[in-house]
Amino acid sequence: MAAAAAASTAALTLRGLRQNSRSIPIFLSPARRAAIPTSNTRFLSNTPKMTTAFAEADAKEPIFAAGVDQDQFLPQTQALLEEGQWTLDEERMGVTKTFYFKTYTKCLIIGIRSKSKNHHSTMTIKAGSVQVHWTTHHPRGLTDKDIYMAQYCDEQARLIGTVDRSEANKCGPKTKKEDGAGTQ
Ligand SMILES: C[C@H](O)[C@H](O)[C@H]1CNC2=NC(N)=NC(=O)C2=N1
Repeated sequence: MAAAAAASTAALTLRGLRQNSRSIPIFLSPARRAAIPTSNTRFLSNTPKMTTAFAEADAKEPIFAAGVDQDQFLPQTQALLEEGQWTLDEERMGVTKTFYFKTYTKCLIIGIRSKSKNHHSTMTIKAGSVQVHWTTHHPRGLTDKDIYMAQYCDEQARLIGTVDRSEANKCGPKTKKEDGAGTQ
């Protein structure tokens, strides 16, 4: 009797898996869950198609450092990546973004303000842009500090006033148009 009940539960679970991708158990990462077709196709994780889809999904997942609460920080990381124009670095252990400003001083201010948090980004500061990269070396991977600092940079950049890339400060002599001399 117990065996029959177990078999029936297993069959029900399987049917649920096949009918609705949202019922896929929690051991699948969000990216893998998203890779499963929502149509009523049979879900078989070991088919070549799904193996490829899972590999592609994994390639977009951030890699967190040991000890990071992923339930808390994955949604925040995804918000940075999907809405905040941050991108994952090649190793998927850091996030990068370029901010554009009208002046070189404004680019420098981003660097100085983020220094105050005792976490240090790699920055490439140019005449009208600053490229910021946050990652954690010990423990290796993405941590709450990186996420917090990326959010902090967004906030500071907004306060300082970013511009479109086309309007950013440029090196070298100004064109007539930029000088206003060419306008009628
Ligand atoms: C001792 C000191 O707190 C550590 O070396 C901090 C300093 N700033 C840091 N900055 C970054 N980006 N990653 C780190 O792992 C790191 N570690």
